[in-house]
Amino acid sequence: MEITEIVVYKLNMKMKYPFTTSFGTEQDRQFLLVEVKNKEGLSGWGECVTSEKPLYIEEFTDSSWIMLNKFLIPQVLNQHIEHPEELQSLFSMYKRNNLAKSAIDTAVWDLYAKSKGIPLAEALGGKKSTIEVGVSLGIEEDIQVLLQNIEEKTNEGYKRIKLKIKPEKDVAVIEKVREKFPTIPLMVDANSAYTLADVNILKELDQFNLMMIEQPLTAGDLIDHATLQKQLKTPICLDESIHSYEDARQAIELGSGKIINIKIGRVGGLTQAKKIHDLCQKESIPLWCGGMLESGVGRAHNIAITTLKNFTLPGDTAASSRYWEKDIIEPEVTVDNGILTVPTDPGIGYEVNYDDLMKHTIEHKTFN
Ligand SMILES: O=C(O)CCC(=O)C1=CC=C[C@@H](O)[C@@H]1C(=O)O
Ligand SMILES: [Mg+2]
Repeated sequence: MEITEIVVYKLNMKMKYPFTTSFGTEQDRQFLLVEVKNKEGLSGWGECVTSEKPLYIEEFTDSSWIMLNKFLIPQVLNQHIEHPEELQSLFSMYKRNNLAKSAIDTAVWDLYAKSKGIPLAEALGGKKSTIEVGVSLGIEEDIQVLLQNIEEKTNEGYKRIKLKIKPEKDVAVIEKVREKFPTIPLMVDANSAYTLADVNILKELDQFNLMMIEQPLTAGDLIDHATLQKQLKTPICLDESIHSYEDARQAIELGSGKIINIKIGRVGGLTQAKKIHDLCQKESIPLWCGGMLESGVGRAHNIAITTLKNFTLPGDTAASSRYWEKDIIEPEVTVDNGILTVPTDPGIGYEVNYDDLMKHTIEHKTFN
């Protein structure tokens, strides 16, 4: 593959509903798309799943724009690349900036699969033709609104409900949820809002038969999570602590958690995601694919990676309509009773609608 042109698009897309976590509320998604083109006129697409502010992770949309423009794009433009795995060595001298790296990595994987005429899932080694999907619900001021949201999503058939928690919006909230929904598959995500000083609160969550508690402690931490896991019955799932294969290896060795949420962006792309998948499969650590409130492009990559065998738990890859009035891909991602059918067209299997893309694009830059 010879990459002859790269276009970076900066988009602003308003979600249908605000989404509140322990670190803030988001409704206007500002993120980047990367389009890589080859001589034959094929386009591969990737999403840089940043936000306007560095609240979830240290990267943000403008920092990734610079990273891509100044450092990453020059490494791949007009290069001959046989296989997307070659990007690992092209990018390795630059530290972290995984969301920016992932935007190109995923676009090159899409282009690679399209140039071979096969679905991306197949190029990655995935075998599933359908995947199970859960949904992530934000913190609500009014418990009645939260209960209604859960009821709606449960009726739609989503295979598990994830609730965001933060100090003072935790035990009492989950108690009310369990009163009304005693048996639904339920988990919580704290987005790093607690410390070991809160161990008693976190232990109280053990009574609710939760599938897991996601990232209770500081982003990047492995040691305190290992201490906490020893005191909890509920499995800990790591999100903001896993940025690489090495993080995953150390987390498993330390016993920092029993489950890992893989986000393609956070680990720097599909090649790394696959490597972590293989390690976790060997070590019997179940996985699921986390979401970053993606547009259809990022969602399509999440679907493809979830077809790998050890993604055994429902992921956050909900339908386009959960987030957007109208997505930028065709067809939109649909979920039927919690089941998503993996597309079979080459590459990501969805077409980007240029008119819709340009409606949300506030800036774009072409490199050739
Ligand atoms: O539906 C989705 O895309 C998942 C949303 C979600 O839970 C998250 C999105 C972005 C940052 C975090 O708040 C977060 C998460 O921690 O998993
Ligand atoms: Mg999370």
